[in-house]
Amino acid sequence: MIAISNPEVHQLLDLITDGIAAFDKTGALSPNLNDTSGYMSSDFGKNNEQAKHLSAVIAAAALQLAAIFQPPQNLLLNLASGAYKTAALRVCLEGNVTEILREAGPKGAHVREISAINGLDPKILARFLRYLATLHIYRELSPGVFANNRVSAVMDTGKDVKELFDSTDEVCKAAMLSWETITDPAYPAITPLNKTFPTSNRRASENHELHEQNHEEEDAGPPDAVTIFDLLQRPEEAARHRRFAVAMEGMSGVQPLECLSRGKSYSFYNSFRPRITAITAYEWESLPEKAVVVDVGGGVGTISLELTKRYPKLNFVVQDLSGFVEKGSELASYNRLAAAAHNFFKPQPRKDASIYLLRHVVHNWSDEDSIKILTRLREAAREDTKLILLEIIMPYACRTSNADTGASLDPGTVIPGASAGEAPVPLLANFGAVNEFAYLMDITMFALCKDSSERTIDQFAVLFQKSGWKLTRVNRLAEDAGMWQAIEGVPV
Ligand SMILES: C[S@@+](CC[C@H](N)C(=O)[O-])C[C@H]1O[C@@H](n2cnc3c(N)ncnc32)[C@H](O)[C@@H]1O
Repeated sequence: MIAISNPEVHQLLDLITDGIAAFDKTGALSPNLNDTSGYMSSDFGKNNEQAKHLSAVIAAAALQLAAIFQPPQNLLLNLASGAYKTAALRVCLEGNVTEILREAGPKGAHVREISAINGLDPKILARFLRYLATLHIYRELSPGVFANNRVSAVMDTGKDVKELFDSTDEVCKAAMLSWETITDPAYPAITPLNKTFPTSNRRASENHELHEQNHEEEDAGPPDAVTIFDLLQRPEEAARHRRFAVAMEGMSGVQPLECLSRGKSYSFYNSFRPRITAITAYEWESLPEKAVVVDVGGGVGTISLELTKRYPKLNFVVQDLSGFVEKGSELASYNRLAAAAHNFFKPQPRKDASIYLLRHVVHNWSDEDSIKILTRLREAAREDTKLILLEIIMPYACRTSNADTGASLDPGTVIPGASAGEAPVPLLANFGAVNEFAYLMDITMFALCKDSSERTIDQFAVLFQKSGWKLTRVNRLAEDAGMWQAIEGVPV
């Protein structure tokens, strides 16, 4: 009997074959797993829109093929064992394996040599390394001899992402208690984070005091429902606090810079590939000299630092809780960059802002709290002030016929840039696991912050409307449904 093959398999195969042929014609460097020259070796993704689109299609098709051909029980088992992957990564990170292998160079190092440096048991280290090599993180060159590859090189401490991975500590521990949290009668007043770092050994009044730093109202939540920011402010959590701040900086390594600025400062890209500059957050050069950009909840000022270097005629103010602002010591060396302690639930003191910029801020908060934060900004805004949120816009896993355009409040309106490009059939509309990052971040928000989430464009439109702003456009990073987009609004 001749088996009739699934037509979807051939469509996927065509997407891969045609995609690779087209990719080769883009002039982009073909990615190579054995290349350890740096975690941004996926430069094709940053600088060449077409190559980036094709690589997403190829990867999504390959992952979908794997999902078709793998026995479903294996696929499920691999998924269910995600914690082991995290554990193996952490062992290698804490054991500085990537750095040791960097020193060893392309010939690699035997696990005994690695263990002689980091003091770990070579037998268990070899098992973790082999597991990761099987997932294309590190390579086993000959029995027991390992070398870095393009993926393991990302963990090099020379890059901020090392701290980024480190911060999975509290997120992963918390996420493991998702089930216990959602079945707890106290849910949704508590988060997995609260279960992981119990507050019962603290006096309730002490907890409440911490909570009050973030909230004005007495009834903002039970004392136990501390947020990650309350936790980080505790003196005994100073190490976590420092790590979190560096992790936020590391996010800039992950987030392509094109998200930040439009136009002429990218002279290299502009001269060769003018279309790239459509990928932007705002036309910063259109602002008048000395215009004020307030970076609300700006952490250690990562974004403002980048912007101030490119746009020295603008004034930047980084606002955050006092513990954070103090950590941004580099801020002091720039004349037009000021740091100020400010609780964004309190009235906004800067009423002279051209732009209120909030990167990865509202995703930490419930709708109710986000509306409070944005309302404080609306109260202080001038008529011409713009609000820019840099946030993930959650894609659906299904096709939406471009319905999710932010028009739910005002049928017939289409917000420019609101709709993400969908992947070609038969791929999942959201490019499947290629955009897994968005969903990881969403679950991270669930684990760490009470009632918070990443949001769809329609949910953003509602937040804007309820706080006196109108969502006017999205400066979208083309094809990149899983990354942060610039969501812009004006006062109404
Ligand atoms: C996810 S971090 C983002 C930091 C920064 N915007 C960035 O992108 O690097 C959220 C920030 O909100 C700050 N934050 C939390 N509660 C705050 C409050 N009530 N007032 C001001 N900032 C606050 C935190 O300290 C933290 O720096």
